[in-house]
Amino acid sequence: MIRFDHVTKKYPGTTRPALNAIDLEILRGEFVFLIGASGSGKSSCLRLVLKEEKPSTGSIHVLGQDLGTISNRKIPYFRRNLGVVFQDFRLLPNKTVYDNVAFTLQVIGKSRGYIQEAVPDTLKMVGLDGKAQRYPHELSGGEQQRVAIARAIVNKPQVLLADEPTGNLDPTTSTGIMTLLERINAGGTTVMMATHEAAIVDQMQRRVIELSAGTIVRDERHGGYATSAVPILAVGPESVAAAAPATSAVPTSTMSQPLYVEPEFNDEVTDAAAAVTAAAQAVQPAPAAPPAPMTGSMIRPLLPVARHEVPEQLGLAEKLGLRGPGENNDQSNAQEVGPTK
Ligand SMILES: Nc1ncnc2c1ncn2[C@@H]1O[C@H](COP(=O)(O)OP(=O)(O)OP(=O)(O)O)[C@@H](O)[C@H]1O
Repeated sequence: MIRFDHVTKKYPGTTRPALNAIDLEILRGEFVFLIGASGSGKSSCLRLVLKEEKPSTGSIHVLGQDLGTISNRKIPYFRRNLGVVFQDFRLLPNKTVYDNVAFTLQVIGKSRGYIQEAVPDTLKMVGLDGKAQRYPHELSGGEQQRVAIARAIVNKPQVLLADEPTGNLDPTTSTGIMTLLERINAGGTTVMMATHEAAIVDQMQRRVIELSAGTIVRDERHGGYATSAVPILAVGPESVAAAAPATSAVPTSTMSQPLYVEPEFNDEVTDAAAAVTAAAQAVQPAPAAPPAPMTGSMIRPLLPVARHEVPEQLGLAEKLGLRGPGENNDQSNAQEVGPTK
């Protein structure tokens, strides 16, 4: 699903690589936390998966595609399989909740009828069905993040990338957001989330990949938030394969039950809750992922290296994978907004 082979990322003008010879494999259906100190390389990892940055050396495969071989013209099509959520929400301030979510589908040319069905379904799933006509500044931080999540999942992505999605939220609101992400994952979507929040990682007990100064120092199947005292664990692909639920991404139309419940209703983030949600959604089991080679090691042979050019500057629609670089650029939609509270 996502594979890094000996990936090094060095930004122009820096002396030390942001990521140094990273080997990593994430299977379909996994929920993975990326943790580590500020500057350890978490966001760089996510940007590489999104092909917003290119590796200096090494190769990256996402959804079976070698990112090094995807042309700039094809990047928006590739990104349609990925949903992205950021710490600062990045909603369009002059658009309603409905229009923020519909925007994703409009840009990729979905029909009006499809949009009119998919947007309310998705808003219901994230617990915002009564707020479709509000503007971002009329919402709480948690509600704004749920709009951002609705926008990220309305196109039924196979992978959801979240860069510190709870970083601007209080603990209770964060719990609600994590419940929502957990339930999206229970529907088969692979989730990769960078976070600094120890309590969330400790509570969820999911796969934890810890970075330190651009290298992986821990990859644990059911981990908590680590300290540097935690020993390095080389997780073999066979154990990761066993952890991955054999599910496929669930079409929005079949997941119209609310995935979000206000946390004050004692909605705990638990595996049991996710299992119940998955059952309620009647997830169709997909064939299990083929077993990975039983090497038991995170280290792979060094592949031929390729030098990539500096990436182009992209607007919001382009970063979200909705539009090609420079394609049909509507400036009225280009503005982004952070938290309004
Ligand atoms: N565009 C850039 N140009 C130059 N250096 C960069 C760029 N982006 C990131 N870096 C550097 O790469 C390293 C890793 O940064 P990255 O943002 O991936 O870390 P992070 O773990 O996500 O940090 P944080 O938790 O603070 O968000 C840092 O040293 C950072 O200064």
